[in-house]
Amino acid sequence: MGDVIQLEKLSKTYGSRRGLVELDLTVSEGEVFGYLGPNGAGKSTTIRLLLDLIRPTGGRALLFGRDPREHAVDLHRRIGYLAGDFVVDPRQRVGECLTFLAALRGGVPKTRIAELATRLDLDLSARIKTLSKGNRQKVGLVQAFMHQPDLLILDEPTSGLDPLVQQTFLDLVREAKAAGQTVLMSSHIMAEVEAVADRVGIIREGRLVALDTVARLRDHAVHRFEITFTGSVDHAALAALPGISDLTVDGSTVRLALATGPDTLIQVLARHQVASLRASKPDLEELFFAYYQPTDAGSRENSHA
Ligand SMILES: Nc1ncnc2c1ncn2[C@@H]1O[C@H](COP(=O)(O)OP(=O)(O)OP(=O)(O)O)[C@@H](O)[C@H]1O
Repeated sequence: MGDVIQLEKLSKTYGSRRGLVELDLTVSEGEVFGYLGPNGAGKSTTIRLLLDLIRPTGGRALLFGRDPREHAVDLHRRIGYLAGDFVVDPRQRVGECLTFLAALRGGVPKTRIAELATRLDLDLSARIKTLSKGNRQKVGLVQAFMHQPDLLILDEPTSGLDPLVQQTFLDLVREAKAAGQTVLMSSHIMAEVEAVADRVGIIREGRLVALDTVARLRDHAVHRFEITFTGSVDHAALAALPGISDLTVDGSTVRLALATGPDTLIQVLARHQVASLRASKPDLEELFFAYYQPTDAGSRENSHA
């Protein structure tokens, strides 16, 4: 399968401010890619560069192997885009607005718009200016998904949505993937990215600091265990486990965290009498918080800003 998105040393500075620093990234056809990072990391900058809404100061971005500037009209037809700050004419009714946008995308069956609106619980007859933030976001989602584009670029798509609608959104992404569409979505929420993404990239201070499949990231995430022993415990053997942290002993119960997966722990436990063992789901949030910590360079940069 080909690459739908190719970023090569893509860079953007805003005056003296860092936006994006030499980003190399590819997203393949049919892939759901989760793009995570703290506020100001460079997620929206990447997306705007991809859509040629802003111009790079270095490197290049290709969509479907083509330059987004030269082929803007053709490419935009193949893309569904939800901006982080999605804005439309507030005087229009939702249905009118979506019909207008559908015409710009070469026409969309009315039933498709109605189906998406029903699933997202969006009133097509309401005036946009009367909508809450969450309901406006639903308009943004419908216009991005309605023409079943080859590529969906979604900048914080669940911002303002209640948990039920967030689930509907995740279903839409799964359906898009099943139909062979490619999705790039930025988010602050690990759980939603984990639920649908094949791969995750984490950006911090304009640089990609992690890029892997969700499955492999999970292998490297912290695993927490609670073990209750019936006999004596070799505490030294537990304390010597590679990647161990947060070891606590409470009578015959030991709690610990491992950054390496359970294998070495199981080998030690095999030499003990174990009454019970509880393992919690690997916590990706914890892993991500570690990536989110600003570096010294970042702190310096921020203090200059
Ligand atoms: N128009 C602009 N002028 C100056 N600096 C900008 C501009 N747009 C973005 N920046 C800076 O570029 C950096 C990256 O911003 P960007 O909006 O891409 O981050 P983000 O990851 O999308 O953040 P958020 O999660 O808060 O939306 C930030 O330091 C930001 O202040």
